[in-house]
Amino acid sequence: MSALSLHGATALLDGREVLSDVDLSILPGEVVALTGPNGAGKTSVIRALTGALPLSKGEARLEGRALTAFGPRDRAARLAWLPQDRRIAWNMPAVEVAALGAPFLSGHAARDRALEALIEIDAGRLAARGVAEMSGGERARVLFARFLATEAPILLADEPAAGLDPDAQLLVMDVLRRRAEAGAAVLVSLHDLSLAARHADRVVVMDRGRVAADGPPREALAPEVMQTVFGVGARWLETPQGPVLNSWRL
Ligand SMILES: Nc1ncnc2c1ncn2[C@@H]1O[C@H](COP(=O)(O)OP(=O)(O)OP(=O)(O)O)[C@@H](O)[C@H]1O
Repeated sequence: MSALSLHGATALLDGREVLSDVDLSILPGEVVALTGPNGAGKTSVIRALTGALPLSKGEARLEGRALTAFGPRDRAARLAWLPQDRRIAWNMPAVEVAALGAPFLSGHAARDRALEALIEIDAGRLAARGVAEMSGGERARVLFARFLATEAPILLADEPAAGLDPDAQLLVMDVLRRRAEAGAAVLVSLHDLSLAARHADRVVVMDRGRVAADGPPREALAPEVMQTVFGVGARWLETPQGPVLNSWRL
């Protein structure tokens, strides 16, 4: 059964349809990459899946039941959401920020879990540093650690690799894969299509609020889709580490 899904989801923002009849599901144990051009609706899909974006038609379902039937605490225990926005309002030490991901634990246990999550994303050395005094990429790692500290069975990450160095981008994908292997359902929005093709089991391509493709990476990101949806010429090159996208402007 799907961990989380959208069924005919349609949503309006400022009177404009930003999602149109979207069907999408994430199964426990799989990593699904969500991609598409700027403004295509990736963040809107993620917000609809959390319940933050109300639907005008269709339904979001959590473990097969209407998402709206779950209270905020039950949703929070099942779903973790890493938003695209990386602002942090207070200058707290990184470990305290990451511990906010585990609000149901006691302070001590939450900090232990936060430290583990910081170490998992190779940011243990930042634990005592104030988040306002960090680089953008360092702060992104702290927020990713907060997201991991939830240990939620459903993980929704909105562009977790943006602004990270190449090693950290690969590490983020490895960590998400480990969580999926442990049974989590993972949805991750990505602009780096080589990263998506190599690390996702399935890719969902959004285009102007609709699902343009949904399938194994090489099918969903076939050259015809790249041309129609992204407006670029594309060819996949095979390497020992997996496919790499070669793209050009048309
Ligand atoms: N608060 C808002 N009010 C009105 N329209 C919005 C709002 N937020 C987003 N939109 C519009 O909704 C559409 C989908 O935006 P969304 O953020 O879901 O796209 P995205 O695929 O995540 O884009 P990006 O790759 O640029 O992050 C866009 O046309 C955008 O202009």
